[in-house]
Order: sequence, then structure tokens, then C-alpha cells
Amino acid sequence: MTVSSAPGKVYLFGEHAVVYGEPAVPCAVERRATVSVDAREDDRVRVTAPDLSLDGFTVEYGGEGDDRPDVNVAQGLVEAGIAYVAAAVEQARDAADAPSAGFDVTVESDIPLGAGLGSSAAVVVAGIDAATRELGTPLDPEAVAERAYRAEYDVQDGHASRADTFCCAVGGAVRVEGDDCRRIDAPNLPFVVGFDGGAGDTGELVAGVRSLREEYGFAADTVGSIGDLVRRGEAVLAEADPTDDPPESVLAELGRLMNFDHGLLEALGVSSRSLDNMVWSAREAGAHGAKLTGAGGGGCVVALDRTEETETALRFTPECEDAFRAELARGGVRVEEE
Ligand SMILES: Nc1ncnc2c1ncn2[C@@H]1O[C@H](COP(=O)(O)OP(=O)(O)OP(=O)(O)O)[C@@H](O)[C@H]1O
Ligand SMILES: C[C@@](O)(CCO)CC(=O)[O-]
Ligand SMILES: [Mg+2]
Repeated sequence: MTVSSAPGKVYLFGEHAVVYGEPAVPCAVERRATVSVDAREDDRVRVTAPDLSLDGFTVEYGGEGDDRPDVNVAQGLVEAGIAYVAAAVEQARDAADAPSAGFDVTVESDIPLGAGLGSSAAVVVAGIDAATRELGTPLDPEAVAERAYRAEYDVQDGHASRADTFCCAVGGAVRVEGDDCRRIDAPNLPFVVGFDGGAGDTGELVAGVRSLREEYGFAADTVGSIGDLVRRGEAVLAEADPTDDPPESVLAELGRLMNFDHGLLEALGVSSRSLDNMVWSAREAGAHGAKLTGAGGGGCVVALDRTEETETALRFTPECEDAFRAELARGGVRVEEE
């Protein structure tokens, strides 16, 4: 058996715009998905994913000759639930040139699903790492990232950038612009996350921004403005000492840019009332800045605050189901057991 884990991520800035070739700066955070892979004798794949749950279903059973319950959950829903795991298995088979390798796969994760913290990328990255090791063909983190990107691209019908998968694979703060992915230096950023308990559909939200951008020149300009603020943010990060806590002036400037980014994402239609309310709670509590993170539509906001004030304020915000501090994860994918 092989067990690998990979961190989730928050976007300091640049989500959505990164899909159109603008730069983005995601940062890995200490919440992980852990995938265990056991090679099988046959070519079947068995997936156990206790975090995936259904909201409710109807079942009809009994009667003569009735050996299968009739459940009203569409097969498509189950397939969608395991789509990322299935895509990771396909990538591992391809990398190891073992098209009919079978696996027992178990996924465990403390990253909320569909909430902007990169749960899909962490599952795919950890899954590819564990499965390729299990087949005796380990890949370096960059190669895992490349394969994980292809997996997300397939599942999201071409609506994916390399940002999430590269960040989860290599860890730390990264900069992604098109095919160009690299680690960058970053000080200890005091991230606080607020989670509304909900989720957004990444593919749908990305498609929404794409059509706005095609319809309106000013929406395309908005995407370009996100790129401009990311370039500014990178320059601010580059000034800070990466081995230390950042000075107040750096946090203040990063926070101002995060606020700006949230406003532009809101204009592009990917925020929600609960995300906006959490953003305002964080700002009123004295956070340097706050914004939604990831695809949006619902899920998480990220704020910068060294004090306890933002976390406490978020806990008292009705729309907020959970609030926590998220340390920058300096390490990316790693093998836990081999
Ligand atoms: N613990 C898990 N077990 C199995 N599958 C998971 C798990 N966590 C995430 N996934 C897969 O990832 C999907 C969620 O991915 P999605 O891209 O929509 O959201 P996200 O990655 O959490 O957020 P974002 O992409 O905005 O950062 C789930 O529907 C499921 O298919
Ligand atoms: C919305 C998006 O930019 C980030 C999702 O975490 C999509 C992507 O980059 O693939
Ligand atoms: Mg995702």
C-alpha cells in the first residue's frame, strides 16, 4: 500500500483571470487530502470516499424477485463524485504504462469540498503520487503537477489552469502565468479562512466568466485589471523577507490589493451574499484585506490578520459555518507510507 498527501490552497490573488493567461498567486495551506492506494490482482478500481455524501435520496425495495433496491440517485451523480479520482487513476496508469492496473483507493481529506480551497487538486495530486509509486514509477512533484493539471482539465471540460494543481504539488507560494509555473518567496502570511458551508461549481463559474468576457469589452478589461493587481502584489511580496513575519506595511498593501481583487471578482459575478458578508465581517474586524478564494459562488473567503479578531468575528457571522487560521504549507505533495 502507498499513502500520499497534498495540501489545499488559497488564492492570495488572481483566480479566474489565470484561466485567460493572467498571472495568479495561490498559496498552499496546511489542510491536506490523503489518498491510500493498494494495487489489485485484477483491473478494477474500488474507491472509498467517506467525505463524499448525498443530501438525501429515495429508495424503493422489497417484493417478489426484487433483488436490487431501486434508488433515485442518478448514476451520473456518483460518477461526478469520483470523477477526479478516476482521472487521477487514468493518469497514473498512463505514466506507468500500465493501462489495466487495478487499485483499491481510499480518500480522506480535511479540505472542504467545492469551497475554493483546492480539494479537487489535492485529491488528484495525492492520488497520482500514490498510484504511480504503487506501480513502481514515482514522479517528481513537477511531473505530478503536469499530470494532475491534465486530469483537472479533462474533468472540468477544459476549464482549468495549472495554478491549483501546481500549487498543491510543490507547496508554498507559487506564481502561475499560462504554462509558466514557479515557486516564489513569501513571508509567513497570516491567513484566516471563513467557510459558509456551501460550495460552487468550478466548471459553471468559469464558464460564466468566459461568456461575460466574450460579451463585454469591459469584462475583458476587468480580467486584465486582475492581472495588473497581481503583478503589483508580486512586487510587494518580493520586497518582504521570506524568512520572517511581514511588516505591517506589506500586509496593508497586500490587503488593499485583496480587497480590490474581491471587488473585481464580484463584478464578474462569482461572489455571493454569504461570501460578501464574510468579507465585510473580516474587514470590519480589522483584517488588512479579505476576498473570496477559488472559483467562488459559495465556499470560502480568505483574509489577512495577525490578531485573533477576524477569526472571532467570522465565528459570530451568521453566514459563516467555520473559521480557522491557515498556515502557509511550505511542503507540497509527500509520501506518508510506502
Ligand atoms: N475528500 C474527497 N473525496 C473524494 N473526492 C473529493 C474529495 N474532496 C474533493 N473531491 C472531488 O473534488 C470535487 C470538488 O472540486 P471543485 O473543483 O469543484 O472544488 P474545490 O477544488 O474544492 O474548489 P476550487 O477548485 O474552487 O479551489 C468533489 O466534487 C469531488 O469530486
Ligand atoms: C477559478 C479558477 O481560477 C480557480 C479555482 O480554484 C479555475 C482554475 O484556475 O482552474
Ligand atoms: Mg478544484
